[in-house]
Amino acid sequence: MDRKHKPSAISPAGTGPQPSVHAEQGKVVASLPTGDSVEVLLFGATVLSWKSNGRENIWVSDAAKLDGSKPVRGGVPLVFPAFGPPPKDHATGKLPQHGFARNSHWEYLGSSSSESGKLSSGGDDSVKLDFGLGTAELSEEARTAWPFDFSLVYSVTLAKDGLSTMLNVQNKGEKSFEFQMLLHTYFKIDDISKVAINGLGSTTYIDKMLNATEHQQTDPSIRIHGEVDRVYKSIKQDTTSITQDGKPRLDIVREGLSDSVVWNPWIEKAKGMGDFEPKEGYKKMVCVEVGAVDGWQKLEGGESFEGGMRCTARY
Ligand SMILES: O=P(O)(O)OC[C@H]1O[C@H](O)[C@H](O)[C@@H](O)[C@@H]1O
Repeated sequence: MDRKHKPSAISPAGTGPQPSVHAEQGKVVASLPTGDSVEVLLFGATVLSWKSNGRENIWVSDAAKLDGSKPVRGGVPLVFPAFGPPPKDHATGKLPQHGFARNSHWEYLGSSSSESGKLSSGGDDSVKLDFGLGTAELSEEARTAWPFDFSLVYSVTLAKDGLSTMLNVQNKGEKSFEFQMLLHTYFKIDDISKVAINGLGSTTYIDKMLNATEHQQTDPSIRIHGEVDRVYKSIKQDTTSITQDGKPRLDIVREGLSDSVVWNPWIEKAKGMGDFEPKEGYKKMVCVEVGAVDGWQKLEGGESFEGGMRCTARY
């Protein structure tokens, strides 16, 4: 792959404390002088941890497999090029549920930093980690099942004001292809009974718990009292926020994406997942997943697409 940055261009000499980045045992870990940090597993380019103000914002199951034997249960698995079980009559039809990105070994392309410490403008105590996946890195099985020439660059930026994760998809071939993408983020929360999700009011959603029927979100605030699996479509507001005990906890801003999935497996589904531990863990997580999953995004040869999220932890 020819996308590598110059190695570790993150510490201009003669300046104050700088972000640190190190790669170890299949992971890349970056920290800011403030102590905020992010950890990314090369398998799936899965964000495993994002800490800000001494607090973990991401939930990972105690039984999650981190050895590449299956997608990580928790963190931020990347869904591409199909969301859910792919339709059999589509070009993604032979791929596993949620596609191959979360099941593939990504390449670490390097790190970089810029001037202001803010996600919106980059910063000298912000750090961006880039990861790449292309046709050449795919397993033989995935390449046969989805025979397109593509390149993904996933950029994870840790800044004073939060974490941004952006996926760039490029069609490097001549044939067009269609895809869906989603950042399947498991946010860590204190207690699901005290959580509300705001910013999805007046939006149409598909309720996968009710035979994939279409509904309208009338209440501006969503509370979770049981298994939830909903796909909110064409959302007008850019920001979805999670509150806890009525206080802001996390803001999630969609960038170039207009759909979001809200998922909590609750008691029975958690029991049925071998890699979901502790079983009571459903009380400590909620998935709010930004993406493009309503229909398909089409890229002609040479075209590219970018989408992701900007998250801010609030206290
Ligand atoms: O078990 P997984 O393949 O990781 O999928 C976990 C969940 O992902 C999404 O949130 C889907 O909407 C759910 O239907 C699915 O159960």
